Amino acid sequence: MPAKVYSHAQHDDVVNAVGKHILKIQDESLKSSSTFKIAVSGGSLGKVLKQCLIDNSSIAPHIQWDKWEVYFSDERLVPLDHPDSNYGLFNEMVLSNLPTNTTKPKVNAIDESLLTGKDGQIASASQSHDESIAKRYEASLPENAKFDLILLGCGPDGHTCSLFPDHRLLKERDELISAISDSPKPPPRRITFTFPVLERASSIAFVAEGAGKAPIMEKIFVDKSSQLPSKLVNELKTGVDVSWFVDDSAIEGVNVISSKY
Ligand SMILES: O=C1O[C@H](COP(=O)(O)O)[C@@H](O)[C@H](O)[C@H]1O
Repeated sequence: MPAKVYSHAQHDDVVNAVGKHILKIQDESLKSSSTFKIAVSGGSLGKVLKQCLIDNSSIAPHIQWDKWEVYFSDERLVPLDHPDSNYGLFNEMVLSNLPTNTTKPKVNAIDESLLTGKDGQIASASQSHDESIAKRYEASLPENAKFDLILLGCGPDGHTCSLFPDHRLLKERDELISAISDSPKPPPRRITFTFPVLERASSIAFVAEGAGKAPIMEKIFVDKSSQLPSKLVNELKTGVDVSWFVDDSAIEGVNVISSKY
């Protein structure tokens, strides 16, 4: 199933399209399950989530927060209130802005008690310690590690989750969550979904905006030889529905077929 690309000129229209897509998958998922299992990423996605899930008056009232189970596609190994934390970003952008009478979603963050420091990276931690944090997170995943929707970003180097170009974790098959201590993008120590989790998802949606993303979009959608992590997601053979939500500038000059959502 080839990845679909939805492009809009304006940021607000991208946000609206992302919101409609989340809502559609939420409603479909809740027909056959009592919970909606979603994983979110960090980076630029945080602001988009606030704009579509909190600020957008045609989407927000239809989000069934009490039925959401939220996970993180990757997490930086910092305290949850640290500016680098992906949980912290989601909390700041979404959770802290939920109306007071809303039943909060179940949010699965890393076990903060396993972090030893309170300010930034933890100097004394080792690879085996980080692996135990990854294992603990793996144990919290939904049954069969199956998500209804995984929302991803795509870095300017083509990374997604904390799966970086040419990194050994691209070939990880045994672990569902892996620890990485040499992330080329700071902070270096993180945990991340691996491809076996991405392969099991019902649907995956990327959000990528801005002219700065155009060179990497060319490599992902046009360069047949590229093995970039985000391209590998597009090529999953397990029937995952993969969509990209982009603005026109992110695909300007890129030979890719897009439509409006
Ligand atoms: O480090 C990370 O970067 C990616 C991409 O971020 P973006 O700001 O370029 O959208 C993000 O998806 C990931 O969760 C984060 O840890």
